[in-house]
Amino acid sequence: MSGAPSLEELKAKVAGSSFYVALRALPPQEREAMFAVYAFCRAVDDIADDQQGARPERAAALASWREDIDALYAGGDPGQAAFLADPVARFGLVREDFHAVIDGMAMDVERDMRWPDAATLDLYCDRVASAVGRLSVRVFGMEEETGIALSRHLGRALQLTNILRDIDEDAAIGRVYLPEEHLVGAGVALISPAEVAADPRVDAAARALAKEAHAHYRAAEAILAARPRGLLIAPRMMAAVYGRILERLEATGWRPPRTRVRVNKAALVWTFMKLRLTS
Ligand SMILES: CC(C)=CCC/C(C)=C/CC/C(C)=C/COP(=O)(O)OP(=O)(O)O
Repeated sequence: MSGAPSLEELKAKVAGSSFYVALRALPPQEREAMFAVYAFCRAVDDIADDQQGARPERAAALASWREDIDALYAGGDPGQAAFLADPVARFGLVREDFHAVIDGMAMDVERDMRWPDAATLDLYCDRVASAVGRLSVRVFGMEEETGIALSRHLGRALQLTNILRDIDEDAAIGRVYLPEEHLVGAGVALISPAEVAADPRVDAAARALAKEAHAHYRAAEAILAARPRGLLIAPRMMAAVYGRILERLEATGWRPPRTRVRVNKAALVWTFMKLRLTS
């Protein structure tokens, strides 16, 4: 493993994310807090995805993050989590949400995820995405219950979209996040990640998962449409950007060979300006 990245390096990665435009729209303190939350996610995600590191080493790196988070909440030396002290204090971020994100990354470290059952995939999405949402909605100043409900749906919608976008990248590193039930239902033989990705019937499995993602987008949009308290432009932007990716994926389909779907910068800026006027 190449050693822990600096906060500057992590922040540079934030700038490369499709969520950057959404986060830039926030007022300074909220923006800084979200950059810190995102930098944390990036750091643990990099450990989960590190293809060079041995599994025990990567598990130890995640454990050291868990210890630093615990030290931060216990008033001890937070080590590499020091940059989270300010957002945690200012916005009342919850320790269990950080733990959940680390637990989700640990699922990728224990073994490569291969056609998890639906319940395992749902738990994974709750940890790696909805828990990030739960941290975020506190920064956005949303009321707790509504914030948790929004995180549940928007987190899952975004993560499922991400899974549907990255089938080939994931298969190349031995992972398949499409759930067993949909793959079996589509008649895909569960032999190896490469063989699953190369099977044209993966299209039907992906479409079934896309349907679930749509249901989560709809539920998230219904919550946002009720205009709850909070800085809503960020989640609206995230839903708009990733919702668009999902639509484009559905339009091209998942039969191999697949081409990578991207959102172009102009479309991002345009969506952002429209939301600025209506949020
Ligand atoms: C309530 C609320 C705010 C919920 C949302 C929570 C949230 C931001 C979840 C992250 C999910 C996700 C697919 C991240 C990919 O990030 P990436 O940087 O790898 O994305 P990219 O590859 O598209 O740039």
